[in-house]
Amino acid sequence: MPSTQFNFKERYRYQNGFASYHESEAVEGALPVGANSPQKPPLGLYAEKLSGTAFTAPRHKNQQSWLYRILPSCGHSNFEARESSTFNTNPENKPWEEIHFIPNQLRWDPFDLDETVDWVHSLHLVAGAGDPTMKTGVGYFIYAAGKDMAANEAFYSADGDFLIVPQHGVLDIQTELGRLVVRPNEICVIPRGIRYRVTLPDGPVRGYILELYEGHFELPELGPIGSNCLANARDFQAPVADFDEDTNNSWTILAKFAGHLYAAKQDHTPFDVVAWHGLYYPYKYDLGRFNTMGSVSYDHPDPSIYTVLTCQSASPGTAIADFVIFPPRWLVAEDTFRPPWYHRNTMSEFMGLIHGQYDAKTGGGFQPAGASLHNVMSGHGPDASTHEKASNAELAPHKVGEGSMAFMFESCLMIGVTDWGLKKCQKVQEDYNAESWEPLKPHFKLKPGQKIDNGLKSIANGTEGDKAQVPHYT
Ligand SMILES: O=C(O)Cc1cc(O)ccc1O
Ligand SMILES: [Fe+2]
Repeated sequence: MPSTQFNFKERYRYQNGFASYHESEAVEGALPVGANSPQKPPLGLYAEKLSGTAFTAPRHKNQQSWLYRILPSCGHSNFEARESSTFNTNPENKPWEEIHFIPNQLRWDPFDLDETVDWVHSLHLVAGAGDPTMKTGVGYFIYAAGKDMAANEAFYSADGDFLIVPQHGVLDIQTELGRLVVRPNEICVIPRGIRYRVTLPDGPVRGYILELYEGHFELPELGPIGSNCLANARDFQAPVADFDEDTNNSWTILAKFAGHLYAAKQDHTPFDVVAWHGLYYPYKYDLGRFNTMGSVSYDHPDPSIYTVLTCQSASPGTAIADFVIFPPRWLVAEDTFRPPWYHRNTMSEFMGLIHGQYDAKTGGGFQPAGASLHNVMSGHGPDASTHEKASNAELAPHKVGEGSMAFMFESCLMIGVTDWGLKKCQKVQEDYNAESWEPLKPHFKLKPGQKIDNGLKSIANGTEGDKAQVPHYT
């Protein structure tokens, strides 16, 4: 069921479809017909191409849009460094060198709201991998803001695509290609380079961001599931063209470039795109529309069945980043330990909670607005109390996650934690491991008369089988 609990009146129109070729004009006739850059575009507009992939990227990967605007985006002063302690993508020199790679399981208490800063200055890099200058890897951010961006300010990231996961409050996002309202239980993606301004119509906001330094998100393959289910393409919404005609006021363009903040001035609004067409645009999606699959017989399936969006690496089936959700769902599996199994994963798992309670962690320490990180090959699974309950539960059909939404950023990359994430935020739970798994008791018990038959013992006893393995070259 689509989310209804956030009763904010939606003001904007959208066009539906994932990876669809969209076109939109705020004034009829603003799009040229049958050409992209005629000698004189309609209505005296400038044509500007926005490339989200290399010109020569294969057709099925290629993402570009044509913008028809009052002035092109290049007319501005030089960019100058504009960093401060409130812009934290870990700005000391190279952010990606300040990252600590550690095997500990980590969990964070809820991150604080901060009413003193706007969107741009609310960005805190918690963890990540790779390097935006090499267009490799990911950055995981927490945002917490209480102020609108200044009236004549716009922001863009040259480093990657932002997948924004609101946990609290409403984001009103004016982008070059149109407007989006995004509420908790919805997500949006703002691709690299697109300029936008965030205002907060409903007070303070907080949430999570995955910045993808390489590639773009796509819908996961459905394999034997068939042609529908999980996130359906028609439920993704792109904005319609929406422009201002302001060529007199001073504007500041803020750029996140290699993890640093820069500012340039211009005397015209960046939100002057009267019409656009293409495949490169921001979009939103309501997580309440996810069509969840699950086991209707026995055993707990891999969480890949809950993937909303993925960005694949060159290795088949292996993601730079998967965005996975744990929506309310029925568990009906028979003779099954129903929560996630204990496991170690070659993929890293960063989790957050939008609201409610995550069914694998009922012990209380994983809270909305908090987070956890189970890195490459770091063991994890249900906490002791969840194990106890699930091993003894009556296996009637049972709905989990009612009113709840947990999510996971899963990556093939080893994830490092920033100084801010490890220390300065002061949210790391020192006793996460001790509280969750150390209370687990061994239940191992032989049945009466059962013998232990370890492999090494039989070799020592020199059994027939053992003799047969003596090499023949002696
Ligand atoms: O660790 C976690 O809580 C995430 C997770 C959920 C699941 O259902 C199976 C595997 C997995 O990693
Ligand atoms: Fe896991």
